[in-house]
Amino acid sequence: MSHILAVDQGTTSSRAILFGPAMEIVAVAQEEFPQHFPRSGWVEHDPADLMGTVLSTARAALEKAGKGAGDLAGIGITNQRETTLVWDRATGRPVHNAIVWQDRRTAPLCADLKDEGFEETVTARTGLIVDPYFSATKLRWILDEVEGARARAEAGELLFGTVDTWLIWTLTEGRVHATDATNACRTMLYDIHDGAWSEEICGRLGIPMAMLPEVRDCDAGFGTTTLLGGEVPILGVAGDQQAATLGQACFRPGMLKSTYGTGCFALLNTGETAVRSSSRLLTTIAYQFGGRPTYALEGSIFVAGAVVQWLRDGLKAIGTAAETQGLAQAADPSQEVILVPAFTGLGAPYWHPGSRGAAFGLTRSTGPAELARAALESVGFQTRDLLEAMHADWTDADGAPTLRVDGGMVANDWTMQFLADILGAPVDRPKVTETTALGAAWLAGQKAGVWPGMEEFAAGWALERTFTPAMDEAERDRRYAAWKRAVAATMSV
Ligand SMILES: Nc1ncnc2c1ncn2[C@@H]1O[C@H](COP(=O)(O)OP(=O)(O)O)[C@@H](O)[C@H]1O
Ligand SMILES: O=P(O)(O)OC[C@H](O)CO
Repeated sequence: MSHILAVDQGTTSSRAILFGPAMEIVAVAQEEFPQHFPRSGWVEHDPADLMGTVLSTARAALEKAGKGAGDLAGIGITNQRETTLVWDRATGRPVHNAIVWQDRRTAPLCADLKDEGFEETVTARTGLIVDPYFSATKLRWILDEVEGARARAEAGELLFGTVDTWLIWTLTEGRVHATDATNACRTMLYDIHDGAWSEEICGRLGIPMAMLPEVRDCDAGFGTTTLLGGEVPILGVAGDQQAATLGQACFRPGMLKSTYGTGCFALLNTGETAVRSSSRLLTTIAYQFGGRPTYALEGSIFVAGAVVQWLRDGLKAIGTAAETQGLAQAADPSQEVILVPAFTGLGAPYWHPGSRGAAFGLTRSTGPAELARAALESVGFQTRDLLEAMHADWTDADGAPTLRVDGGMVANDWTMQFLADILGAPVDRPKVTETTALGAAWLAGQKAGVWPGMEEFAAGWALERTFTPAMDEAERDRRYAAWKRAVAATMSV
């Protein structure tokens, strides 16, 4: 009973990672699942795919390592956040596909809420801004659009959950309807100061509160599952960006991580203070133990690695994501192509759902290499946007915090060097870049008593490489100013 299984249910794939007693990775299994785009701007997942791939990858990871349920001290769950599900309490049957965080269908409702001045209430209570990104308007859409859903919800027959809640419900075979504070705080329905669902926001949006799950600490215990061949407790839950914050051991106020997967999400630990942003960042819960939340400022960018996927699958300009590195190195230095990947609007700090992608500076000789370089650079520029906003909101006595990075894209050295260059600050890449899974595993492992507590775990964080800025300041400022002009142009079209 010395192993921990981390389940990472992400936007494009589910991963199961088995950790051994020394917190080492023993086995990994990963499975992609279909993305459904029923209309422009709509993104859905089949709830059965989410659960199915979680179970098959969990079983595959155990099998690869020659282990079984009896070897597990516990399970930690981490997940894509905000994605919204509604299902029947009695049968467990979803009433609609999961509406994914990237989905923009509720933009008109969000515009109405803003027009009537409701955003101030939302920000004051939830720390968020009004945007289709969050769960609340997606849930409202399901209640409005699925036949009979509102009446069934009001009769107490339907349950709402983010992906963690759906997985917990299914893994415990309907015994536990719960979420953790880090997932609850992304719904736009949860008061992050009171630690309770907001009656006022639920009232305005017509959400029956009986649908909402119980909110627990990240390591509260979430029931047991027998679906892996024996009884195993679910001991830890956190949204994926918060789990990465834990995995990066960003436990002290002022510590900062940024994760580069499909999107990019930077979280700055602000300790017990819920800092209200003056620059359109989100105030969110980084983690919660013993009923006490630790807060963070978050910058959310919708397209990071997804721009590389677009080069590969959309443009067919590259065969693999890793090819972008060689292409960027070989790109013509005299061409300055800027790509603003606002494919699904712009997230923080602009929050402009109407923007769409644009390329600037194209010439007849612009080819895949220059586009690949511009794509990778867009990730650096967008991170600088976030960090500028964070510096405006948070002044640290120790100066600017060092950025700890993780996620699939940080394998790209060229991108990490450009990131350091354009930030004008060092970028630290840890030895373990599977930090999201590590964070979820740590929640479960420390709860089970087989992994160390916060301080010892933090002391074990190991650096693989620091990328140090090499670009001169005038060049950095010139390049960043050009980026800002390009972003402004996408917002004015
Ligand atoms: N070597 C690389 N260079 C650039 N981008 C990469 C590289 N390897 C992976 N990526 C990008 O990183 C993303 C995958 O990261 P991952 O952390 O697995 O994402 P997610 O959890 O969001 O599915 C993909 O969008 C992919 O295009
Ligand atoms: O699944 P990821 O890694 O793209 O993360 C998605 C985020 O949680 C969305 O807020």
